[in-house]
Amino acid sequence: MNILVLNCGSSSVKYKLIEIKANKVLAEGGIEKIGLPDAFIKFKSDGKKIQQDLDISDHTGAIKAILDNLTSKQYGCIKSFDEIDAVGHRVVHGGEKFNKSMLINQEVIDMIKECYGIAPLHNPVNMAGINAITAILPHVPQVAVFDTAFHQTMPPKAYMYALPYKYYIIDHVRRYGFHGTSHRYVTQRVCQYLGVNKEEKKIITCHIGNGGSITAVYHGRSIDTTMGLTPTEGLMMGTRCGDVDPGALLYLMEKHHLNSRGMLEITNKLSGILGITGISPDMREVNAAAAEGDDRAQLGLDMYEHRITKYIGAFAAEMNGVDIIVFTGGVGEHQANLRANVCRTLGYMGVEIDDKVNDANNGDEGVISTERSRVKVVVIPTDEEYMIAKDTEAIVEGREP
Ligand SMILES: Nc1ncnc2c1ncn2[C@@H]1O[C@H](COP(=O)(O)OP(=O)(O)O)[C@@H](O)[C@H]1O
Ligand SMILES: CC(=O)OP(=O)(O)O
Ligand SMILES: [Mg+2]
Repeated sequence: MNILVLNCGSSSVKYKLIEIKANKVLAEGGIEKIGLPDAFIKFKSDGKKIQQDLDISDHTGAIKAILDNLTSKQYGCIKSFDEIDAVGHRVVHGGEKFNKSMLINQEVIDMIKECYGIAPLHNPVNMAGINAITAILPHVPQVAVFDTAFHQTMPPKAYMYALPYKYYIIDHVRRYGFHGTSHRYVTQRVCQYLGVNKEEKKIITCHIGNGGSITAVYHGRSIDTTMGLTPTEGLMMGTRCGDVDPGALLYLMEKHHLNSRGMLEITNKLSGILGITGISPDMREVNAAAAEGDDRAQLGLDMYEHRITKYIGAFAAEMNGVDIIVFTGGVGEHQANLRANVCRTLGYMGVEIDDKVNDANNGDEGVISTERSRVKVVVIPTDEEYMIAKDTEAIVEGREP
């Protein structure tokens, strides 16, 4: 069974075509800068890599171009669209309506649209992807896999904001959490890898990529996470500010006559590592600058690690302990010095890193704590696309995802 996994962002579409029974990636790639003059497509299949400029004005055009590449005589990997058995979509916001992946039908579409209000940056573009597939492959079943679904097990004391209650009832303003597909995947995978039962473990999963979030997973269920109504709360990220006093935002809005659009731009695109360092949102560049003595780069790294350490401590307190800490995401998988710095401060709770093993681990699945560490610290490369494909397979076969 071949499953096409799509992740539609505002100006990009990323995809993987997965032969799920063999767990084989047949092709992967994406289109970036949709609607701009320098749009391009990247395509990788069977060891061949291609990058081409393309004139693409919208998501339907982008998905059409991806399908054309997949079936291209020259370098495609399937003969016709008939070889695509199902499509799985990453849908960022499922609100309170979805606690698991869903076969897309009119009812599900209506509910995804109901979440537009609380997720204006994400759900409309995810919906554009669904519409594009419906237009091009009308008979292929489609599944929605929600970033928020895994966190629907959070108790009210963790998801409520201490705002007037009516804003929860009328406006659905509460904490939802994101990256759920990744947190769910690494939870399952780390337990498989260690040969332990997730129902018996207290796990803290740290998804540290360009966006980042940490989740407290108690006996297999998310009980708290750092992101909130939107993916701006919590950790300091590449360009997002994470936690900040709402009073500071109001003060800046008044003082500089900024409206909500201006603040959205500042808190989502101009803050975080980029905002503090003034260099880049990319941790590789910031690390290099810090190594050359750039003070603001160092401050950015210190703040970034401080926030991660603080939340691991908070979640260990919430669960009355922690058995396993997982690092994943581009930064979590590759940046050994960050893992070491964070874990050093967690020594009081029995965390001990094996420096040699940690330094040598550049994104491989593996334990990086010592034998005598009371907490297992593990690197697990995330695979959201695989998880989306697995859910899609289960749903089209009539099983529970
Ligand atoms: N080899 C590496 N060493 C250090 N950082 C890395 C490495 N590879 C990726 N990263 C960092 O990971 C981040 C992107 O993470 P990723 O999970 O791919 O992001 P996204 O949220 O876009 O999926 C960037 O800040 C990048 O610098
Ligand atoms: C929801 C979210 O924050 O996603 P990403 O980290 O991929 O931007
Ligand atoms: Mg990612």
